Order: sequence, then C-alpha cells, then structure tokens
Amino acid sequence: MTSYLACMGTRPEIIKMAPVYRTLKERGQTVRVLHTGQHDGMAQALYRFFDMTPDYNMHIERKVPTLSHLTAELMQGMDEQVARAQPDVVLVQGDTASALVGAMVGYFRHIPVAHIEAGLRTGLPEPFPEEKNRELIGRLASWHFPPTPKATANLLHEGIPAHQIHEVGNTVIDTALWVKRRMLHEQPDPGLAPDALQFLAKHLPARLLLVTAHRRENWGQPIRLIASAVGELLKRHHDLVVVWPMHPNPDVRQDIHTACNALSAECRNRLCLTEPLNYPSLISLLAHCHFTLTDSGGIQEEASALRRPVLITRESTERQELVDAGGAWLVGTDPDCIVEHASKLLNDKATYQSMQLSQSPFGDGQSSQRIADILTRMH
Ligand SMILES: CC(=O)N[C@@H]1[C@@H](OP(=O)(O)OP(=O)(O)OC[C@H]2O[C@@H](n3ccc(=O)[nH]c3=O)[C@H](O)[C@@H]2O)O[C@H](CO)[C@@H](O)[C@@H]1O
Repeated sequence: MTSYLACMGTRPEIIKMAPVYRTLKERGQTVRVLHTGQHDGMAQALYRFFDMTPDYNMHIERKVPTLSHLTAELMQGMDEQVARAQPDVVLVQGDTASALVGAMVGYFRHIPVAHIEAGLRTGLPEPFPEEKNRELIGRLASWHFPPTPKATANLLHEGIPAHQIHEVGNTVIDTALWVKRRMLHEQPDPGLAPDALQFLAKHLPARLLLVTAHRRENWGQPIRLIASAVGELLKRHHDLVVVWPMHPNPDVRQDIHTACNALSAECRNRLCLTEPLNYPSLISLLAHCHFTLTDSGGIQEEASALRRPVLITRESTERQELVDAGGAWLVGTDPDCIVEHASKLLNDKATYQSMQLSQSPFGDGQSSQRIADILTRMH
C-alpha cells in the first residue's frame, strides 16, 4: 500500500484536492493531509465539510509580508512535517506557494511529486507569482495531471516527457457535481448566511447575478469599475438581483461599498453585499443564478459544469477553453463592455442558451477516479 501526503493551504486547493483524497481513501490507500495555514480563515470549515481533517497543521507567522519570507517559512515547516510523515508520494494542487514549496520539499527528499491541475498557463507575467509557480512545479513533479488538451500541450511544449503526463480533467468538476448531488439528496439547506437568505427570500424568483472579484490585479480602480457596471445593470434591468460575496480585504470592500452607496435606494435594495459564502452555498447560488460575473478561476470551472454562462472580468485567462467552447466571454473591467455583454445575456434568450454548454470543457466529474487509477497502477 502506498502512503500519500496531500499538501495544501488555501481554499481552492482544499476544494480541488478533496475528491482525490476521498477516492484514494475509498481504494484503501493511506492519505494524510498537511495544512500549511497559508489562508487559515476559510480552511477549517472546508476541511470539516469534506471530512478531511488535517493530520499535520502548520502555523506560519508571516511577520515579514514578503513572498521570500513566506516561502522560507513554508519550506522549513513543510520539510519538518514531511520528515515526520515519510510519505511515498507528495500530492500538490495548482499554483500556490504551498504547492510550490510542497513540490520542492518532495524533490529535495527524493519523494516523487504528483501535480494536480498541471499545465495551466497564461504565457504572460500575470498572474504573479502563480504563473511561475506553475512552471516551477512542472520542473519538479513526476506525475503531471493536466485538466485539458491545452494544458497537456503547454507541458509538452516545455519539454515534460509525454509518459509523465496524464490528462484527466479538473477535479473541481468532481467536487462541484458531488456537492450538487449531496444538496439534492441529503442536505437541501446549504446554510446561507442570514443576510443572503433573507435577501433571496424577498427577491426570488427574480433573475440572479452572482458577482465575485478577488484577484490582486483587479484591486483598486478595476474593482471600482466592476462595481459601477453592476450598478448600471441594476438600473437598466428591474428584474435583476445581485449577490456579491466580497473579498475580506478591507480596501476592496471599501471600494465596492463606495461605488454601491451611490446607487438609488431601489437599486441598492436589489443588491446583497455579503461575506464570502461557504462552499455549498456558493455552489447552490451558482446553480440558481442566471449567470456569473467573476474573475475567479474555480468559479469559471464550476459554472461550466452547472451550465451557467460566465462573464470573466479579466484581460486574459489561463482557462481559455471555456471562452473557446462558447461558455464564457472575456469582458475585462470596462463598464461599457460588461454592461453590453451582460445585457445581451439578459435580453437575448438564444444567445443565453448557446452559452449553456452541455459538457464542461474542464471535465466530467471523473478526474479523481482517473488520478487514483494512474497513481495506484504506477506506484
Ligand atoms: C492570483 C490567482 O490567480 N489566484 C488563483 C485563485 O484561484 P481562484 O480564482 O479559483 O480562487 P477563488 O475564487 O478565491 O476560489 C475559488 C473557489 O472558492 C469557492 N468560493 C468562492 C467564493 C465564495 O464566497 N465561496 C467559495 O466557496 C469557489 O466556488 C471556488 O471553488 O487563488 C488560488 C489560491 O490562492 C490560486 O491558486 C489561483 O491561481
């Protein structure tokens, strides 16, 4: 039997690692979890939700707010935990500092590393430092699990040997569909925050727009522009209601509040600015919304599996597959462009339906089964 150490530290990593953890365990493998504490706030609730209690918990102090200090602290802490766990395989997901350092520690200790969601690239300096993290993990890993043909091509282009690459889809689709099934059959009440719940009880069945904006490149003026576009949409479309779970950063919140306070009371009434949603609530709203306006990578992927159109508030994306398949438009942060495209989705039924894809380009919900097949066969 092989022992795996799944290393993670942020919300998206937990969400995307959970089905791999579950599947390997169901097959009788030993899987332990190392939580690095990189984003601690939202992590514990997610671990509970996925029944994935960390075996090793790190506490990082981040006294000096630089990437070098974060990396050094992670390196020392993760190395100690990996030495205790003595796994046969290290699992990392995505492109965070925790994933990069997990891959480095595995490599330094001659423990093979499996990289889930390998091969995503913008080919640009942004996102910083994630784009480089992804490339560096690609140099260190022994198994690469890209989600799509495009991600596979990126890895081949960088000289990764073909026999190390296994295209499996994105594990986030497994998670989103699992949560949707669970809500349908076991837990119909997703436990929305009371403010959001009251808001929806008052307004539904109006058409719902779900907005999120968290990326560093959108902080400041771009977020103010997104907020003004949302305000304009509320002015123009009287049957529209908006739920916007806000990023915890106080400056980001201030910008959103300032833009939204300028709205008329009637429009402000149809807008719910709320705390980050717990995961099942997020999936529930995504499944019920008309479409989503977002800069989040994970939400683009999940929306495609739930057949919801996406307007992406970025200039470029490492998930071009959804744009190419016709399920998303890249609208940037120019309010005129956002309002024009959103209004088309609200007014034009045929266009709307054409953006509801029958199959997500990111996967079919079986990615973690494929990963488990490959890992258990090859190790
Ligand atoms: C700079 C950059 O490129 N960063 C990216 C970013 O990834 P992302 O864009 O996918 O991140 P988010 O949008 O934060 O998370 C998404 C997940 O969270 C769920 N969610 C969302 C809102 C909410 O209220 N409740 C929730 O449950 C949602 O359904 C989804 O599954 O951060 C990662 C780690 O820092 C990076 O690795 C990754 O490169």
